[in-house]
Amino acid sequence: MLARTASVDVCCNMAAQDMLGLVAATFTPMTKEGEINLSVIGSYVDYLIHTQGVKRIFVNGTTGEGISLSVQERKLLAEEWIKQGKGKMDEVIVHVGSSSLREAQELARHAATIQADAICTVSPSFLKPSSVGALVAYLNEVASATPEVPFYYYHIPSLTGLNFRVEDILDEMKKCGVNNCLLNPNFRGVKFTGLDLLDFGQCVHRYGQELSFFYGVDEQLLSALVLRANGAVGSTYNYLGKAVGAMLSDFQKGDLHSAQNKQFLIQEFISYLFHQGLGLADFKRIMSLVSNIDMGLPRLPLQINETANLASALDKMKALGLYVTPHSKTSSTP
Ligand SMILES: CC(=O)N[C@H](C=O)[C@@H](O)[C@H](O)[C@H](O)CO
Ligand SMILES: CC(=O)C(=O)O
Repeated sequence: MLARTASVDVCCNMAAQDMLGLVAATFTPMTKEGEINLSVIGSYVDYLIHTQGVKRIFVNGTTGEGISLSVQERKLLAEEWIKQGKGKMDEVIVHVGSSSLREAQELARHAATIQADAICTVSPSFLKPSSVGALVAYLNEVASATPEVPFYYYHIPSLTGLNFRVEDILDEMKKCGVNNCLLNPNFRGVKFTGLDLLDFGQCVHRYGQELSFFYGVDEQLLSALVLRANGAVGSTYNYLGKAVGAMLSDFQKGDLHSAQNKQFLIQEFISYLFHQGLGLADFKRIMSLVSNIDMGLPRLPLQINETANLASALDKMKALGLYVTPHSKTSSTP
């Protein structure tokens, strides 16, 4: 993204780019036997680009069940996404977070070898850092494994149970960094999947000149755009990329009223999913329905909601005008 080519010594003063747009947090396709299915990743990339207009991806994250996969699977997936995205995607970000520091470092080094555009990590969430200082020390160890690769912190308190304010984390990084850098020279920003827009706004206010902030709660993206988010990373951009892209473009043109109306419809859809009892495990099936690419089922411990009516979710998407027919070249028979 921001230039893997940016040299380490200039990065500290590098201004964050204004708008980097939408990043789809990809699902991990699986076979009927529950193994990772690399064979559909090529069509998946084409679908995102041609049907959803999304040219940035975040792989092996929450949506991609990265934390549940083996290191070997994560490497194979990252390689395939990068291979299929080459010359097509603007950016492939690889999530390398793990409860094992050594594994996170190994995945970071692997991402560097295969020329990922950036890496990102969540905090370990079983044995958790007990202080902001411990978290920053951990992030430092991961980031410094690959000093030449742009590095992002992934804040997702609803899943990690870690409620440190990001502003405090950045302040701590500032204390630890050398030459007025935050943490490591390759530190580029935060994927902020939290509801606290006070914290988000203050992060942008204080650090927006030097870092990029991606918002991760899709259903309230517009509020984060108002606070100058540089973009968004989310699961719904897999199948709502076009619709959310249109909202983004209204916002950028200054047509707030139209952007709000689009946000309301997107919220109506996501809220409908929640009310039907559909969660992340089921979003994978929605993606299969909408894209015509077979994503397979999630792996345990995720489990689908057997009683949910997926067809009605698709109808709802169509009724709200959010559905896009797959570009013919990208459809494959599930
Ligand atoms: C908890 C979770 O999975 N968050 C995702 C990204 O971080 C979002 O993209 C959500 O899936 C989305 O906002 C729907 O709630
Ligand atoms: C949604 C998101 O950003 C993730 O899947 O990690």
